[in-house]
Amino acid sequence: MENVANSPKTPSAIAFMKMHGAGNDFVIIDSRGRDAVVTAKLAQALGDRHRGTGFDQLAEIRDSQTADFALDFWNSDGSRAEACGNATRCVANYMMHDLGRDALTLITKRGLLRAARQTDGRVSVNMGHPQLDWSEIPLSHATDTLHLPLAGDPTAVGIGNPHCVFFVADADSIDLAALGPGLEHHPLFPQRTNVEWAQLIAPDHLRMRVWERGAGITLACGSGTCATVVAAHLRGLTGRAVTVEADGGTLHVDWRDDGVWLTGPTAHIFDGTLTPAFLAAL
Ligand SMILES: N[C@H](CCC[C@H](N)C(=O)O)C(=O)O
Repeated sequence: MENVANSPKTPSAIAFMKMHGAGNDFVIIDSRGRDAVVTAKLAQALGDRHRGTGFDQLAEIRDSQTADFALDFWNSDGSRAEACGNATRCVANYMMHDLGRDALTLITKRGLLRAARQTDGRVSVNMGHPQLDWSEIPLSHATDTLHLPLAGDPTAVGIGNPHCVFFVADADSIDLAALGPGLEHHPLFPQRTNVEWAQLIAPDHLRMRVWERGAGITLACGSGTCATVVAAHLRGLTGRAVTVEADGGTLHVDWRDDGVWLTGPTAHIFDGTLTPAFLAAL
């Protein structure tokens, strides 16, 4: 694996930003105008909440030929993620300020995404069309994704990344730490999965809690919120526009003809610099 500290092109100190969206927290590294600096090793070391900065996801901003910018995501265990709705919203807000715009496009592994700032300051991103076929999510074999062959009758939905959504009577009583790891690593999900537990409050209102692949318990998950509303609508529980109460805040999803729009708050908390000593120890 590439060693960041030994790469001649890598800066000896790396600037970063700390942001969160509904308590889903991120470290952002802006690598526009230079080579990428993030490796799995850096993500893992920095993701340590005691010896690094801690984060749910690390995102690296890259130059793009086809969109305003590109975005790559890592989980705190060092694994890559194809999509991250809340980090996308946070970075989009930063980039809209940077570029003096109120709408832009970006490229992720998910594809070309559009983001926009609302008049109330919340930031929206179109996360694209959901993946509902077992091979796209992906699952290990052909099966009905609306009713997975698992206890609790969950639904699988892809938002670029895999999600397994349970509908429960009381989301607050779910022991995330006890149930999350077994489901994340269940053989039905060859690329592991994010797991959501949703409770119906009204046809336009859900309570949702999450166990994220590669990050564990988080206070919110944007792609998970999108997957939950898609699953809830397909199962006849809600409409297509739903407010979702996560542990860390409120998000809104609107599944429109042009894709699943995710809207919510963003916050830029502080900026810092990774020291040469931290980078050399990787
Ligand atoms: N927090 C993110 C999801 C990260 C996804 C990641 N845990 C994975 O798919 O491995 C979000 O707002 O969508």
